[in-house]
Amino acid sequence: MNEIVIAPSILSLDYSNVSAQLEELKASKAKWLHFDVMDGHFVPNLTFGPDILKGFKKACPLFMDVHLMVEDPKTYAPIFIQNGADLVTFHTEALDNDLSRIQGLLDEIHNLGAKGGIVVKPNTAIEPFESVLKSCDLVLVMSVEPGFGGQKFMADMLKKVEWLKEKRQELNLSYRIEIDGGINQDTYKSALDAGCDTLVAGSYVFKNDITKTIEGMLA
Ligand SMILES: O=C(CO)[C@@H](O)[C@H](O)COP(=O)(O)O
Repeated sequence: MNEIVIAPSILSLDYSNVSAQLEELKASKAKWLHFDVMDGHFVPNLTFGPDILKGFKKACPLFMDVHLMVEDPKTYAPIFIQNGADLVTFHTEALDNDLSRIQGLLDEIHNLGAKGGIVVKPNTAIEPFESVLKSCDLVLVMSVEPGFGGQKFMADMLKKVEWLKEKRQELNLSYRIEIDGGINQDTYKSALDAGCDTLVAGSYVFKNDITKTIEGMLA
């Protein structure tokens, strides 16, 4: 069983007070940071480029979990790896759900020395990707439509988590199962019970006491 990891999503940081929050994160029980890259095309929002990742990694050297919400992950995955990504996830939909392109990008990420995994939007089934699971260090299930923090958790997505947990055992694999969107005091337990071992939490962490909120989910 994988250790439970909380990955605070920097999308919800208070950008008028970044240094103090990064110091608090460094001292907290969070071992990862979740870094949401949005290109304004794949999702209707625009966020951070590779220089920002480089700065965050320098200021707060936690494990950088980079979630690419971009139309062209093949171009951007290597760039974010060069700038500090420890793990890169990309959307299957951005590669037209094409298994050979997905496998190719997972291989490329590994060849560049990073960990890699796939992400599916709420309306994308997970079962068609069984053949690439062996090459995933992590599978990310979106429990909101990607693009914005602060949305309502879609409990139906836990069926994907349960399927991933069963497949991991059946195929004797060890990928992590991450969930992203709407994780808070009312939802994190059901995500853990379904089989998630990696919880992304944005507004819940940054709109509350950072240290205590992270500890609460790990208790
Ligand atoms: O990828 C995304 C949104 O697309 C997330 O990482 C959000 O940042 C999660 O925010 P909360 O739902 O936890 O507020």
